[in-house]
Amino acid sequence: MARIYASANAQLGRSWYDYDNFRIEWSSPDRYEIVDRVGGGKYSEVFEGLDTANSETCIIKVLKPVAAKKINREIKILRNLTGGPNIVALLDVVQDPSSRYHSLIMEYVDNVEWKALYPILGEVDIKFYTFQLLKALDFVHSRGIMHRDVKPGNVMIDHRHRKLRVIDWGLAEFYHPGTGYHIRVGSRYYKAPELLVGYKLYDYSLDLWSTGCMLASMLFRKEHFFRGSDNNDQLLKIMKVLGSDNFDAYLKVYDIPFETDMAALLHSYPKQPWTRFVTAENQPFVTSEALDLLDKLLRYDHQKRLTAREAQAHPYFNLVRLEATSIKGD
Ligand SMILES: CN1CCn2c1nc1c(Br)c(Br)c(Br)c(Br)c12
Ligand code: NA
Repeated sequence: MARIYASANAQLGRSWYDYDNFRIEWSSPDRYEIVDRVGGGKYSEVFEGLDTANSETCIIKVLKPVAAKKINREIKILRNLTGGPNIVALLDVVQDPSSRYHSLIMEYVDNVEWKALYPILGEVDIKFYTFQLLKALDFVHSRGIMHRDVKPGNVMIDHRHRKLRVIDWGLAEFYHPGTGYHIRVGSRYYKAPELLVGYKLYDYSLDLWSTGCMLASMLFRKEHFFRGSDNNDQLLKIMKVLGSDNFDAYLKVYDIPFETDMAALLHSYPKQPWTRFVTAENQPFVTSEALDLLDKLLRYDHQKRLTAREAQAHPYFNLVRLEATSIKGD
């Protein structure tokens, strides 16, 4: 059971979380022009577009037919969240009458690719962007929704305007206490331990593990902090840092049966001190407060991880919390 916001959906009511009986009015795609392909994946092709009605740049996310069932959920969630802090805005939903393709028209972000961004972030940048991500996650969790795929590729950052937007709500779900969820979610390097051991009764705290992985990446200047070659190796990479004793304790608390044919996972590993990852290069901004926050996010036990609200109150953010609250709006 989530420590916070467990009853959010019960309080918000069925019209908030029921995405099955939900009729969508599709607009015509005519006012939008595709400019350039910017990416894509299993469920969609993503384009930079032009809204000819206002000459604004936008993002056109063309959903593949395979995503048909999930369209309702993504649109419902985006509509519930649009307007929230640092949440990408859903501007329109269109369907092409001939091709039958559905597309989401989203707010454009002049995103700087993670590969180029993470090595140039200074101490204040890391604090600022992590704080903005936590602000978005606390908002989303308070509305009964878990993102389930937090990773650099889903956190758009326009560094020039210091603008952060969380995108891609295609894997997001409504949290209901006692519900078992799919564990094949997220992206490997950012998958929380509960997913890797097959524990289905997870909650919002899934997103805080992923946030911890992003913070570690920025602090230690490593593109992906836990970089496993498959799900087993992913767990091994985590175990070699957090240690085996805490892993065994975690399995016990939740009575998680864990079998593996990977011998290395049965070895015993000591917990590494976070200072082990400090180098001459990252040393200027890896402060003891940063490591304290990181230690409180990267916990096996999801109930022991800080919530997004608690993390925002950590002293590590003292410098940016005041600024963030004083500048109203975005
Ligand atoms: C793969 N790429 C690169 C930039 N970019 C990509 N997908 C995006 C999505 Br979905 C949205 Br919504 C926004 Br906004 C941006 Br920007 C996006
Ligand atoms: Na999106």
